[in-house]
Amino acid sequence: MQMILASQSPRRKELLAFLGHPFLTMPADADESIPQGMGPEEAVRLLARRKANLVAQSHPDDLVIGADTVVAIDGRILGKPESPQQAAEMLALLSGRIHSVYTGVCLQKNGERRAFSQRTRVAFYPLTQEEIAWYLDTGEPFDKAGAYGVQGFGSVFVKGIEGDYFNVMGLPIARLCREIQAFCPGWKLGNTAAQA
Ligand SMILES: Cc1cn([C@H]2C[C@H](O)[C@@H](COP(=O)(O)OP(=O)(O)OP(=O)(O)O)O2)c(=O)[nH]c1=O
Repeated sequence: MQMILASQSPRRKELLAFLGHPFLTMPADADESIPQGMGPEEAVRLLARRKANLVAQSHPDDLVIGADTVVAIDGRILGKPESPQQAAEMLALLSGRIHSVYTGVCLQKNGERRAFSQRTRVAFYPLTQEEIAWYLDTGEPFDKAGAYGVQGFGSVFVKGIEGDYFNVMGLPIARLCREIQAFCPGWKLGNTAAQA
């Protein structure tokens, strides 16, 4: 059994490597639209499932891992910004307030699946227009949910975090490790030979 990360995100690849276990990565170009009225927890699980499903179709016997991350505030779900204007609006919405970051993960193997979502709360300092303009110029907001990266220049906006930092980056690695152990009996951390 191989482990396959159904993702093209360099951050997810970096985090999954912390399991010390070999894996392949395959992009899953899934539909990322969210049905109207769906809450963030359900939405990230659904999108993670779509990604895992796409790769599992051609790798049914392998352990496929799909994930999705969104930011939620005021009952709104923020994905990746589609324009600089949208990124500036998202950052203005997050300024001086607390929001939630949800990452959903779906594990799939032999036609069975296990999905979960994890929430982390993030507090932002108030941001000036000048800071927002500077941040847009870094180019960092555009491939990230909520238009910021906690692990990059966006770190200077973050007042505090409650929950798993790595969940904000896109993969709750400690929880994922435990979920894989529950889903694949015999699976162990590290590069062990005998995998279920
Ligand atoms: C909030 C936040 C998000 N992000 C990233 C995590 C995700 O990669 C991205 C949200 O987009 P996703 O659609 O979850 O993932 P992706 O398109 O980057 O990768 P793939 O679908 O191939 O797995 O935002 C950060 O890197 N740092 C942060 O602080």
